[in-house]
Amino acid sequence: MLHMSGLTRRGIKQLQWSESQLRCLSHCFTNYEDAPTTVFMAQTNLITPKKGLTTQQPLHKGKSHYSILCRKNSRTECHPRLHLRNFETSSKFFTCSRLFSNTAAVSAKPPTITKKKKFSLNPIDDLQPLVQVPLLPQIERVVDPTGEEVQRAAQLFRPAGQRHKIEFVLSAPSPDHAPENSRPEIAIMGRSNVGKSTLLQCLFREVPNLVVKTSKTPGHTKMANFFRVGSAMTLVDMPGYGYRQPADFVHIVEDYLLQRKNLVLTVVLVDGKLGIVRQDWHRIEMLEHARLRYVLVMTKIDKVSQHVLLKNVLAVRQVIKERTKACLPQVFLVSGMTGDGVPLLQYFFAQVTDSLK
Ligand SMILES: Nc1nc2c(ncn2[C@@H]2O[C@H](COP(=O)(O)OP(=O)(O)OP(=O)(O)O)[C@@H](O)[C@H]2O)c(=O)[nH]1
Ligand SMILES: [Mg+2]
Repeated sequence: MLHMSGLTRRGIKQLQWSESQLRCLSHCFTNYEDAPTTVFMAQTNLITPKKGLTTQQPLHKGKSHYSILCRKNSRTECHPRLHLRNFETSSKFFTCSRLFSNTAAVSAKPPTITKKKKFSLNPIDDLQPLVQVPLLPQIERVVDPTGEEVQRAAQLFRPAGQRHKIEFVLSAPSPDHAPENSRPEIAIMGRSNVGKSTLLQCLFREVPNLVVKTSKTPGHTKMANFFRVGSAMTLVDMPGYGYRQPADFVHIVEDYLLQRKNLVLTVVLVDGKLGIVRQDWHRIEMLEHARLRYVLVMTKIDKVSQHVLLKNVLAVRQVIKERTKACLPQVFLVSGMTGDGVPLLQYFFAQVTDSLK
């Protein structure tokens, strides 16, 4: 039994076959009774097991390229890009691959585990080599700190005894229950499940015993949760809009945004994989209408390919340019999971609340 563990992501691309090759290969697999694997042939750009075809199924006409994946029977999940290392196949597969002179597809070498690249201080800079036009021209680079400034801002998100407390204040079911305070406030809003609470969790990752509750289930946060960052600022984790939004969302969130005197910024979190969606538009229009200062932050960037992210960044930039007035011209990219882009956001929050001494 040979392992396909030598396959890299590049290898997947090499495992593409034209339809005529595949028909022939399919025939080989049909007679392949002792196979310990399930064979999937999936369209190159739709490679998921659900959409995959088994050898018994007819191939789609008119689709010119397919990828061939072998999956162990016991595995229930199979995303080729993620799980390819776990696949096994027999030498017969290799015979097939040689038959179609695609030998480069399978390497007998052990896998070279490429460590996931860390994003730069501003993750948008990592997308720049993909395009020739400047993605963030100097004029739109409103937030462009030095390393030392970023360090100073990060300091704000570390508690320092009684002098600088970072803590949960309260959950407000309506704007009337919001805490009285004169600190500048930043509200974080976005679709349910987009990652608002996770982003806050990440911003406060150096605060022991501070829990920001997150969930895989959309609509988890039901009230506006206030977190105090010393005397510098208050951050507010809002309930999400869209799927399973609270019935009184407009009252909890929109009325709060419209009434709150010490609100200095609203962060609209957008999924990096989807870009701005219909539900986001309603909120953007509301913020524009009320002329409230806001910024668009794209999250979950660890989950999306660079090309999709680039496409969505370009679209968001165009929206900011052509359809907004109250939005900051600079778009931010973050991952609440890996923390990429978060130090830059910390700096921005410190700057906008005038907390950098
Ligand atoms: N990979 C990845 N997953 C994320 C990221 N941010 C959030 N998630 C996941 O997305 C899910 C939802 O995250 P939450 O932070 O609870 O989302 P929310 O916007 O607060 O959702 P509601 O409170 O329901 O409106 C969780 O399973 C998180 O682990 C991210 O940057 N990267
Ligand atoms: Mg939440």
